[in-house]
Formats: sequence, C-alpha cells, structure tokens
Amino acid sequence: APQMWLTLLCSCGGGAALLYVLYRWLVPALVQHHAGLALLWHDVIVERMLDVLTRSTRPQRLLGAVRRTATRGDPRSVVRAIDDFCRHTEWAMNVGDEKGTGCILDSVVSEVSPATVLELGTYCGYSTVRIATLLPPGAKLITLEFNPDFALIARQVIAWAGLEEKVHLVEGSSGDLIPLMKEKFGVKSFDLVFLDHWKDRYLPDTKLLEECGLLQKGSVLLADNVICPGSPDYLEYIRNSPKYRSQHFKSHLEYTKVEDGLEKSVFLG
Ligand SMILES: C[S@@+](CC[C@H](N)C(=O)[O-])C[C@H]1O[C@@H](n2cnc3c(N)ncnc32)[C@H](O)[C@@H]1O
Ligand SMILES: [Mg+2]
Repeated sequence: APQMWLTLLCSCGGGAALLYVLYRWLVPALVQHHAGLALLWHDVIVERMLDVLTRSTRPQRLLGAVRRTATRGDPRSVVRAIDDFCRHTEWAMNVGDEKGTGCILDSVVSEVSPATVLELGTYCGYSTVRIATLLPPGAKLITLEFNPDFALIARQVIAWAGLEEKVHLVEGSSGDLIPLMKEKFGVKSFDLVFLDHWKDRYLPDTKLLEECGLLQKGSVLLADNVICPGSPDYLEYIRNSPKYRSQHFKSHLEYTKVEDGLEKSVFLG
C-alpha cells in the first residue's frame, strides 16, 4: 500500500509539473505570434482560470503587484511594476512597454506637450500614468472608463503614482461623455486624444469629437491597437480624410510578438 501511494503521489506531482510548464512557458510561447490564439489564451482562458483559482480579478491582482513592488509617489516605478507583472506573471491589456517607450506613446506626448489630453479607455490606469508623467506643468488629462470595477482600480493606481492632481478619471461611456466635455468639464478642445477603448468606438467617437468642436488645427489623435485587435473602419477614414495627416507606427500587441501598430493623425482643421 505505501508503494501504491508513492506511485500515485509521484504521478500527481508529475502531472502538476507538466501542467505548470504548459501554462507558464509552452502555450505562451506557441501563441505569442498568433493574434487570435494569443488573445484567447491570455484574455479569456488564463484570466478566467486565475479569477476562479485566486477568487480575485486581474485588475485586483495587478493593483496588488503595484502595491508590493512600486514606490508610492514614483510613477515610473508604477509603470515598471505593471510591465514586470504583465511580462512575467499575467498578461493584461495595457498599451505596454514596447508601444509606450521608444518612438511611440511617450514620444508623441513629449512632442505635442499637450495642455489638455483625452484618454478613451482607462482600464487599470497604466497608460494614464505613462501620459500624465510626461505632461507639462498645469496640463490636464481626462480619462474615460465605463467599467466601474476597472475605474476603482485605476483610481488607486493613479493615487499610488501620486498623479491625482493631473488626472480626472470620469466614469461613463465615451459616447455619452464626449458631448459634455465643453459644458460640464470646461474643455475648449483637446491637444491630444489617446484612443484605446473598444475598437468599434474609434470611428464614431472621432466623428463625435469633430462634431462637438473638440479638435482644433494641430490636435493629435493617437490610436492604439489599430492592427490587433484592429479598427479597419477607423483606419480607412483617418487615412483618406483630407481633414487629417496620418502616420503609422509598427509595433506588437502588448507583451507579445503579434503584429500591431499605432496610428498618429494630426487634425488639419
Ligand atoms: C484596452 S483597455 C485600455 C488600456 C489602457 N488605455 C492602458 O493602456 O493602460 C480598454 C478599456 O476601455 C474601456 N472602454 C471600452 N469602451 C468604452 C467606452 N465606449 N467608454 C468608456 N470606456 C470604454 C474598457 O472597459 C477597457 O477598460
Ligand atoms: Mg491598447
């Protein structure tokens, strides 16, 4: 009988080790070049499995990583903590370090040096922190998020980074809030708009920003994930409209090797 238990224990241990290797290395390596499989694995299967096993949500786990490893009041350490968490522990839909650094998000924010920024889609506040860190003194970032659970986490991430003064997080849907920007939030126009919410809203919200007079000559739209998951109707519009001069920046879907890119479009008036 002891021998039987030992064999059973060893085979259970072996099975668990195999499952762990599959989950931690093998499947991520296999799916990392494939858009559909990468999103299915990271954004559906792993997230649901970890939610059940840990009885927490991905944003809560991400906030935990910030609290454990980032220094309060140091926004760069918050960004680093989230990137480390997403590269080594659990993928999440932040714009990420590859599209954040180098020639894209950070460079566009620094180059535009905006006084007013609108971010569509806050999630856990990763890009909010990235953008707010680079804003000139007195500048204001309004970020919109319609999921109250995500907004709750984002507020804590932004507070941990010490950026509450620069950021106004508004809960609600972009379609409802954009028309209120002038009257309710005292915005004349936006110098920079970062589009990173659901991809089917990029085009209608851009048209809404135009209709509401929230873009002025020189305003910059920066749209994430225009290739993966992709926003073909937006690309078609923005690249062919005489109202914009558009430029594409090739990159990869956050924390993977799947092809993606950002589209930077200057409003010509
Ligand atoms: C890709 S995530 C944003 C990631 C974030 N910008 C970052 O890089 O850290 C998209 C977010 O947009 C939110 N969202 C989607 N459609 C929205 C809408 N129409 N209005 C407000 N929020 C929206 C979703 O709930 C989700 O949290
Ligand atoms: Mg994105």
